[in-house]
Amino acid sequence: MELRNKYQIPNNAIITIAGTVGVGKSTMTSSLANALGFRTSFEKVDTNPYLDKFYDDFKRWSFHLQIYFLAERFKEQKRIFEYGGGFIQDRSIYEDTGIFAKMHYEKGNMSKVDYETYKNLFDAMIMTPYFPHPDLLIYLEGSIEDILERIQKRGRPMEQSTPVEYWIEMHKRYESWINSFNACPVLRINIRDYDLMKEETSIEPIIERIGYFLKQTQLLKK
Ligand SMILES: Nc1ncnc2c1ncn2[C@@H]1O[C@H](COP(=O)(O)OP(=O)(O)O)[C@@H](O)[C@H]1O
Ligand SMILES: Nc1ncnc2c1ncn2[C@H]1C[C@H](O)[C@@H](COP(=O)(O)O)O1
Repeated sequence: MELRNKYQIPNNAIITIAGTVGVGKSTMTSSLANALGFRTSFEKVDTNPYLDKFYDDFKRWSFHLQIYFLAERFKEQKRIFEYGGGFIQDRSIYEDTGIFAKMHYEKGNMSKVDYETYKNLFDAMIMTPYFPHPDLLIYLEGSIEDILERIQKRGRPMEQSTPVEYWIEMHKRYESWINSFNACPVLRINIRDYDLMKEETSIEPIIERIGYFLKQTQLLKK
């Protein structure tokens, strides 16, 4: 709260944290929300009824999983909207469509008709009032070596048994996706530049950058 005032972060801001699996989104979401006195919107992994099955058989479960994630994100968007902002969101909806659904369609794990159905549903959802663009998307980036190490250390069994090529492909797709992303302002942060696990105080310089960045984007809007 104190840091929010110090760096003049609006109390209704919506900040979303993006980046590939294992890069540190959840850790960043918790630290930022804690430091700013914001609410969190997390992806629920443990209660996802499709995720294990999906990692076992992409072809069989890709469509089901995407629909499930879309429904979950929609509920979260609605919650964020009803509270009037003041949220840190762990992963953006843009990544579901721009990274995961696209990748699985292009890899042949989702049929064309399923992919079209998914996209139609997504387009219909974002036309509702519940989808204001975030004020800021923080993109966490790091080397594939560091990310693979984090995935391994975290040790979710379904991710351990997934071939390393999957994570390498996703990492590449993230890099090109963020380079053309323009739905909202983007602040890129390299994971080598902070360490929230060892040094809780490393959140302050990040909040300072967010404050500065939000001010610049507000000025540009005027
Ligand atoms: N700064 C850091 N240094 C080392 N490990 C980290 C750091 N931040 C997160 N981790 C670890 O990396 C793993 C992935 O982080 P997580 O926040 O769950 O990523 P994501 O939500 O992007 O999948 C976790 O085991 C977490 O404890
Ligand atoms: N839209 C998605 N499609 C497939 N898999 C997804 C999607 N969103 C998240 N996931 C997976 C990736 C990870 O195994 C877990 C949680 O993601 P994380 O980046 O660790 O928060 O869900």
